[in-house]
Amino acid sequence: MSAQPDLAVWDVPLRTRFRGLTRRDGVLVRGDAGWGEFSPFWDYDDDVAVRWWRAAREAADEGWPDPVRTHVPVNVTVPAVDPEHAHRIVRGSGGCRTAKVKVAEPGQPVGADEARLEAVRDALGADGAIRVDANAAWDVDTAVARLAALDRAAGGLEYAEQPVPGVDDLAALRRRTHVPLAADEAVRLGDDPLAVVRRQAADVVVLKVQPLGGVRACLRLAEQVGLPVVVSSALETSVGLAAGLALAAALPELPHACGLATAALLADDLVTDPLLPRGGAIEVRRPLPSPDLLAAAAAPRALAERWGARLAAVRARA
Ligand SMILES: O=C(O)CCC(=O)c1ccccc1C(=O)O
Ligand SMILES: [Mg+2]
Repeated sequence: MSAQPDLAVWDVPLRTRFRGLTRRDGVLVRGDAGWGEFSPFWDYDDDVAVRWWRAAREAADEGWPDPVRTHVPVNVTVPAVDPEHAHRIVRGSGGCRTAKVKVAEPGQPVGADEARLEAVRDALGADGAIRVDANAAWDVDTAVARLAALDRAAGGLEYAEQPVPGVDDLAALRRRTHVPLAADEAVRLGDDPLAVVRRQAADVVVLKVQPLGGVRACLRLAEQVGLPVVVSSALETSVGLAAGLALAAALPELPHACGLATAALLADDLVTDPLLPRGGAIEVRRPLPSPDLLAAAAAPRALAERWGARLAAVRARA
């Protein structure tokens, strides 16, 4: 008989505000294959969260396909912070040679993005790759102008992730900019992830394990997509990141760095040996949650009850 429960609700602070959040919370579930993470953002409804639940159950009940590589090159993720802070984050990234920089943050002056990108280029050196993520903030005309300016400020962009919303806008923008485009929200939030391919709306597709329903679902999608894939996190703890790492490790081809270095954005984690990069890559492994850290991160009662209710509603739909 194990004294450890098979479910743990956790709540950890972020180091820096990200996507409007200052904390990250969710549930760990344990099954025969190990621990899985269920951490849909609170603005997603129960129907959407079903896919996140499938990913957690896959981790807990089945585990993941065998890896074809031992390390996954990753990008440092730079939130919409001031230039000095951005510089520090890149320098302290564990050797990442690619940086993904958040841009178009609501409320920030336009020049803030240019200043952040100049600082990131300075910290990274001439041979590093810089990509930006605007989280669908612009319309097509604005994106044409902003990408030209940001490409200049960065000394060249590897690509721009979801600069405009939806597939139609991506397809229109792609014909008006030389900056390569990556589809994120258009893949994980739309009801037809392959529309991006049919419409030739992107050069790269971002896949996230929880929003897309698991490692195997993402592997099938990657095969159908036939475009270069970047595996990215949903800002999970190292328990959830291990699923992204398993996907990145199982993909036959991995031409770009993956967005899996986000444990660095959490002030606390649930494992003693977090999935952080060294030499710009994360070792493919599956760390175990620590009972002490789970206890330290245990959600306050009201939050734990909210997760209990959400879990019941999502399981009823699964
Ligand atoms: O891709 C990365 O570098 C980190 C992951 C990331 O940016 C992200 C994390 C949580 C929610 C949304 C996003 C996003 O890509 O927009
Ligand atoms: Mg994105």
